[in-house]
Amino acid sequence: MSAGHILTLNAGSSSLKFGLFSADGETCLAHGLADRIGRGGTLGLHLPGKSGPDLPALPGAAALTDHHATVEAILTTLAQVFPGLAVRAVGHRVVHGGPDFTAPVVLDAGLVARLEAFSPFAPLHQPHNLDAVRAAFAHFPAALQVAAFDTAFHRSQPFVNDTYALPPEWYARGLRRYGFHGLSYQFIAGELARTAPDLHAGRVVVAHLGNGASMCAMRGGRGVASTMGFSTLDGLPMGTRPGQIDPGVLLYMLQQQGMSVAEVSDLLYHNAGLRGMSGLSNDMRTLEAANTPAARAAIDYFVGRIRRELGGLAAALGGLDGLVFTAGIGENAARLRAEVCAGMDWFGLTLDPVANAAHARTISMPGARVQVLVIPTNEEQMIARAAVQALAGQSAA
Ligand SMILES: Nc1ncnc2c1ncn2[C@@H]1O[C@H](COP(=O)(O)OP(=O)(O)O)[C@@H](O)[C@H]1O
Ligand SMILES: CC(=O)OP(=O)(O)O
Ligand SMILES: [Mg+2]
Repeated sequence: MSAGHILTLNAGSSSLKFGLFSADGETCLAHGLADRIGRGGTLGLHLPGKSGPDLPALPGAAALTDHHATVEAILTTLAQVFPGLAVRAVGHRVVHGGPDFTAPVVLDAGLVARLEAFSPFAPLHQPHNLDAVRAAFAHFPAALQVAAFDTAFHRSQPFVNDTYALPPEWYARGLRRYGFHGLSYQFIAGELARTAPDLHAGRVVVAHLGNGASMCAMRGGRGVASTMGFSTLDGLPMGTRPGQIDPGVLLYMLQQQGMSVAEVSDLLYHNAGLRGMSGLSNDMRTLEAANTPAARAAIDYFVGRIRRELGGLAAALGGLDGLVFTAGIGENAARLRAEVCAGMDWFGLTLDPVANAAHARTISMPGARVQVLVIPTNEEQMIARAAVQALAGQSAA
């Protein structure tokens, strides 16, 4: 394996996660997160095995004015910490790949322009993902730029779980249930294959509960159905998005309440979900600590929707062998996991409260029909592997 590094960039609405990996994509040398970009946010850097005084002085909020400036700040910081930094490929999480991209691709200017067409369906992510691509092209003109898509994992779902009940021309024109968080689901599927092959072969629902949230039914490690659909709005309520909503509500807002399209869009993407219901915050930690009636109502609604979707996804699979919790809330919020599984013994779900409180890998009771697991996700690892494979493909060609 030749020397050099793989950089990963995972841009969200107001955050940018990054990772620096060895040339084979398997060893993480540094990772971090810039959050609240443009709103006085901060950059955090972790060097596995190092802490405190070993860390460099990090750029302040003034350097994180937008995603482009944030990429520059991250690259400058990494160059200080790794004087021999030699980035051979940059892997990007690109949230929307449309109907055609079922695997990672090497990017060029034409492809970036093509992917821009999907920005209206993922406005919190896609424009920032592509901004990061442009910044990386400018900074590393000789490196391969590789896109790994959130939608690709779900392209295996059967037609009934991929379509809406509209005349067929709409499906042909790309109105499909794309599903998102696919890099996370792909990572979890890989972890199951490695550590629990029987479960991997069986019927599993994965609950990716982060600031964005969705659930995915998988069998044999392949996507069967997802709660997210055409855009990143559908399914579970999220930090700032409402999840499933009757389209009649939107028509009412537009036609009877005189709201503009921009106002409705702003409500749906920025001011609904946990933030909208609680009037407080999009962050589960804040809501759990506040415990106001509105914060409690937001958590109860979140839990209630997860339980309803779990039933539907289990039916889509014809039964359930495993439930996996992952992402920021799924990995850390023991009380919420307990609430999701409460009174579900009839469904084969019985949590072990001690294991759950300890965030153990298996949190179901021994012998329970449905195994319940907590598996930390790692989207960066999947992006790094995609970049390494693309590099190998280039040198073989
Ligand atoms: N200890 C914790 N307890 C409860 N919720 C947490 C905890 N840590 C993080 N979270 C939740 O996880 C979210 C971030 O999850 P993450 O998967 O990183 O989201 P995203 O990638 O969508 O930004 C936070 O907004 C917060 O709601
Ligand atoms: C698709 C999506 O909602 O992603 P995230 O959870 O990173 O916001
Ligand atoms: Mg995320």
